[in-house]
Amino acid sequence: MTKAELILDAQHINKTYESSQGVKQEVLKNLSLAVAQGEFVAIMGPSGSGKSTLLNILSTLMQPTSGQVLINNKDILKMNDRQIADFRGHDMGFIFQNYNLIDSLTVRENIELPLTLQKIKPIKIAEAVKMVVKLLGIETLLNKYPAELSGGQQQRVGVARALVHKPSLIFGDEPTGALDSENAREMLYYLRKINLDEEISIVMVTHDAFSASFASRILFLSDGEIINTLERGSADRETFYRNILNQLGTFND
Ligand SMILES: Nc1ncnc2c1ncn2[C@@H]1O[C@H](COP(=O)(O)OP(=O)(O)OP(=O)(O)O)[C@@H](O)[C@H]1O
Repeated sequence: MTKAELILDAQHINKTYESSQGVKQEVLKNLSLAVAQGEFVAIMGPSGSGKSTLLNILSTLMQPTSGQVLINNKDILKMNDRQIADFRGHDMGFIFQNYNLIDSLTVRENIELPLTLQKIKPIKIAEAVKMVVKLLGIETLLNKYPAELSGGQQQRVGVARALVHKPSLIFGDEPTGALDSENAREMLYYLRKINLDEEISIVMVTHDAFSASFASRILFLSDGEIINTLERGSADRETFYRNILNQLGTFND
């Protein structure tokens, strides 16, 4: 993999939290990882292993104690607040477990948000929204408010908002965590589809082997370190799922 093909390149990431009593906890330990353009990477690991901390650092939401993070060859830790905001608005999409929709805005306004923040022309915004809501089958929900939607519908709106500005990289933290199994499956097929069709790279944290089986590579985190990786290769999803379960089984031995 050459540097140019990497969408994300994190080197020697350390993160230490310090409590108000001054007690230090080293949560990420000299961790390095690279994601190629068009990859779908899942980060797995037990509770407390540092998954969310890692994702927050990779996605500019948190600063590491030390280390370097390049996205599209740009050093995100050297950007000022305005550059970071601009970068998030153009290059990144975020899908969270709790959707993070704004209750006082309609579905349309929620989806438009990344584009209105960029001061894009209304006609262009309308076109982009039309495309993404069609893709997700939520055309009829545009004038509703989040509170009027089911969990699955809210999740789809969250995904529409993550995609509307055509980011090159999507971050998901347990993106299907609050969904029932049918909606979760649908969402994962959808993420896989945009990953393959649109070549959008995805980095997703999950504790769930089924969700991880939609990725092309799994990183296993334990105590702030990557202890193993698993590549899908040419395996189908079902085979990959069994491989992941086998791998998880060896950790519990
Ligand atoms: N803001 C914070 N301040 C202090 N400690 C924190 C903070 N965020 C996380 N931690 C601690 O860091 C460790 C790793 O937390 P993190 O949320 O990254 O793990 P995780 O693997 O995502 O866990 P889970 O699967 O339970 O969400 C935990 O011990 C947690 O208590």
